[in-house]
Amino acid sequence: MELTVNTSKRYTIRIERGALDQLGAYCASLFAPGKKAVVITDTHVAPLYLERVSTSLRNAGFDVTSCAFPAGEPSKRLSTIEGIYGHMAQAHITRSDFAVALGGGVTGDMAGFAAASYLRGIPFVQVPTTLLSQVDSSVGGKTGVDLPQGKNLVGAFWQPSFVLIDPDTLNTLSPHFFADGMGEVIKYGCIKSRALFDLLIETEDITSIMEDVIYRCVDIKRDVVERDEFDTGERALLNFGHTFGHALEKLHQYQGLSHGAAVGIGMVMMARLGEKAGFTAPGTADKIAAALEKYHLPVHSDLPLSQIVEATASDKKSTGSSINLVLLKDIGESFVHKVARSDLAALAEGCNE
Ligand SMILES: NC(=O)c1ccc[n+]([C@@H]2O[C@H](COP(=O)([O-])OP(=O)(O)OC[C@H]3O[C@@H](n4cnc5c(N)ncnc54)[C@H](O)[C@@H]3O)[C@@H](O)[C@H]2O)c1
Ligand SMILES: O=C(O)C(=O)C[C@@H](O)[C@H](O)[C@H](O)COP(=O)(O)O
Ligand SMILES: [Zn+2]
Repeated sequence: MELTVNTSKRYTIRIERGALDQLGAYCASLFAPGKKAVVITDTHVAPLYLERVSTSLRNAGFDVTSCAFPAGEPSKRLSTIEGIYGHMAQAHITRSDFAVALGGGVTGDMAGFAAASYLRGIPFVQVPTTLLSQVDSSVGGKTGVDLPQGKNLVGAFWQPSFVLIDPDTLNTLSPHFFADGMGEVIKYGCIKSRALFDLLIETEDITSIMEDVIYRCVDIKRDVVERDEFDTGERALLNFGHTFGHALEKLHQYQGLSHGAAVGIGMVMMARLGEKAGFTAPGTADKIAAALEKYHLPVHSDLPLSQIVEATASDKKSTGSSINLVLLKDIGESFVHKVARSDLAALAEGCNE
């Protein structure tokens, strides 16, 4: 399966089982033989897939180097980026060479940011290996790192030159991170597709329709990002659940509560807020919670609501004294609603019970 993304950079997303071994061949249609490919990965993914990817690139005539950082969200910080820059400099990477992000969303966001900023920009290719990165983070060009003060506070829009999704890589993913990716899959159903949401509820074994699920999510993201690449309007819809979700990740210091799980709790909270304010069809929050529970995700945080609301201060959907909330009318129908930041605590009252 293939999709084309028409943004400032036009690129292909290829979804193909076993395609990891074809990476070199695909890259050969984008970059000249003899160019350097720097593969950026993490310490969990390197032993699983780095050899295959490097061999494929070498067989296609590229000069391959690689670097692996310690796996996990706490690595998604500027000091890790500095290490990647150091590796690129030692390898004498130039603007006509390219980076390959091999791994999950943490790898993709950081390799993308390193590519966006090294030499003020080199091309990069996304090879996502988690469910979350295959359905969401590898597409759309948001790259960056966390700060202790908030999620993804430093970054750049930098579109990949190509995205290669090999669903077979999910066979080695832990059940925890498979569930985590389902948090974003459920998000896509909530914001744009009741049909996808119903499919997730009705399907007994989701792994049997994974390629279809990946395609549907990526197609929704492609559609939104093509209309609003730089996040000035409609793209905010992709952030459903993230206002409280990112706040929770920050409060957990990016450890112990992973992104998809945090977004899931954030979606239930925002749906309850919407129901209480009369925007969202009654029962929507319970439907989302049931979907999350089906996929072994949490639906509630024990942290005090006041702390969660306070931690939304670094949300990028804030402007001046207002914040744009992403709300649902119903499953599959989302919209943005601006409120005064000072009203958020009262609006959110009771939404995490
Ligand atoms: N840029 C975007 O649009 C966007 C969208 C959604 C999420 N994100 C970001 O993505 C990050 C989360 O991504 P993630 O959930 O992929 O986390 P991750 O990259 O940390 O991967 C999760 C874990 O799975 C391991 N792993 C990866 N692939 C594997 C495989 N095939 N087999 C076995 N283990 C494997 C990793 O080493 C890691 O331990 C967050 O930082 C989030 O903010 C970005
Ligand atoms: O691509 C987008 O736009 C999204 O909002 C997708 C989100 O799932 C993703 O977590 C993104 O990184 C959040 O972006 P941010 O701008 O809120 O940091
Ligand atoms: Zn997300």
